[in-house]
Amino acid sequence: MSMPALHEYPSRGTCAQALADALAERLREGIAKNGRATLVLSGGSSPIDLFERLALIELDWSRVTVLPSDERWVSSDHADSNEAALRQHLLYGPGNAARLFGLYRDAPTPGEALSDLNTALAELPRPFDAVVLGMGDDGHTASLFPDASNIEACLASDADCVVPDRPNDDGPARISLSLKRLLATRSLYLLFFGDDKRRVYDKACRPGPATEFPVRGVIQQDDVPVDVYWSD
Ligand SMILES: O=C1O[C@H](COP(=O)(O)O)[C@@H](O)[C@H](O)[C@H]1O
Repeated sequence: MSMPALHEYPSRGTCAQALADALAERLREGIAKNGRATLVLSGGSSPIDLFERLALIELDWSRVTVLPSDERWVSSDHADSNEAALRQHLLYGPGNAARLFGLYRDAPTPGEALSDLNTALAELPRPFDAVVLGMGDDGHTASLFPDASNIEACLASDADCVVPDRPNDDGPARISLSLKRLLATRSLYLLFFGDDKRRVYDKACRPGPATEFPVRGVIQQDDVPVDVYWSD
């Protein structure tokens, strides 16, 4: 199994710009080859600067579909919504012409929207052109959390979307693209910052179950090469 290529940068800004440039290339390649391109972007705070830098790059954004890797079950204008972050930080300037595919649906729980979402996701091109994932301090990626009671099933699922069951979490419910769907991509990037997360990443590179650090399912696989972008 080949391990990820680690790209280290002297600052978070240079790191974000390098990844934005790489993504723009992947999108241009996708558009040239297939007439359109699909980009999955992680939630959280780490990729915000990346979104803003990417939005300013000139390419044919009208041919690009963007979707979040995962979502909190809150309305799409809520401050905690990953879709809202994309709207605010990516869909402006040239990037404003992109099509946004949100994961939130007007249903009381993500479980009740799962079947509709899986149907809608099946319409998107497979593989994606690029997927950018983040990582939490607990080794979660997208909304694949080690404390989910069904993490094993989420990691093994053949469905496009999964709903983590986290009885001890008091935040909003979550929905996530499944590991299989996230790995169905031409290019895969992992972006995180800081020494604490670097230590988590180093642990996740060691042998062990993906249920312990779900990001292991991204790092230790043979489906697609991974490029890790990091700065302290
Ligand atoms: O909950 C989430 O957290 C991770 C990491 O977020 P960050 O704020 O520490 O960068 C993120 O990758 C994931 O998509 C998000 O929903």
